[in-house]
Amino acid sequence: MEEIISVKQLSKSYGRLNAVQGLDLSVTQGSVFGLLGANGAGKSTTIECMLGTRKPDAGTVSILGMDPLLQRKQLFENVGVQFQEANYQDKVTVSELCEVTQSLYKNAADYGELLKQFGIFDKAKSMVKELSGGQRQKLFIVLALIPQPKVVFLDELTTGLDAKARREVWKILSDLKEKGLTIFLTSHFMDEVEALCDTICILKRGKAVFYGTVEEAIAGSPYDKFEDAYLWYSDEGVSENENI
Ligand SMILES: Nc1ncnc2c1ncn2[C@@H]1O[C@H](COP(=O)(O)OP(=O)(O)OP(=O)(O)O)[C@@H](O)[C@H]1O
Repeated sequence: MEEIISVKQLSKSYGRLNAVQGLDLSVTQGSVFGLLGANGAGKSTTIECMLGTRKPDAGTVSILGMDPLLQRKQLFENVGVQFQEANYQDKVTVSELCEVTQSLYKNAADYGELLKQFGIFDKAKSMVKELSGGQRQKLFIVLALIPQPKVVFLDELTTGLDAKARREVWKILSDLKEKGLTIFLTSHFMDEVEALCDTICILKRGKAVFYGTVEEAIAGSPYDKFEDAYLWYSDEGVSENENI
């Protein structure tokens, strides 16, 4: 399988804090890669360095054979990013935001179809600020898919979505993966990771403490449930709340 994302020996510090240390990642075409870790483990810093919005102190990143710091414009024709909410003005309607996004890309998708697929077509004329948290989250995934990207970065994929919506989003992403889309995601939900990810990397204080499949993560831990194994690797502690 073709390697779509390659990260080698990536490091980034903020003053004395080593947010990411010597990280290696490799993501193949048509796979789903999950970057996991507790709050503050270094996931966002890693993604920012990968996308070229933050300059790493050391290491190299290649996405679709391009350097995000040097070939940003070309790269972003083929990369979708689910930005965090704060990046959007909320005094625009859903369709205006989609149209602006569409106008930035040569091969943009029909956003109406995407809104329908994600069940928010009836909100096209609503202000972004009037959407519920879950509807907004769906909109941000739609915006990431408008470029018809080869790779998509989804940060905290289904945070705020209800149980049914999460399943719907998983199904859409699984279908897109079957069509060859490469997906790089972060998530704090281990059921989601189990349902979607082919490969995972668990970060702890900026370092990879596990790299492999969900099955391998379970097998290498003292537990038989993935969430327990994840907590063991990330050292959040299964502790006395084990039976909850
Ligand atoms: N701009 C910054 N200046 C200083 N420290 C920062 C900055 N951004 C992040 N950090 C610190 O770097 C560490 C890694 O943060 P990062 O946001 O990458 O973690 P994360 O895994 O994405 O966390 P979360 O799950 O909470 O989003 C944290 O200790 C954080 O406080």
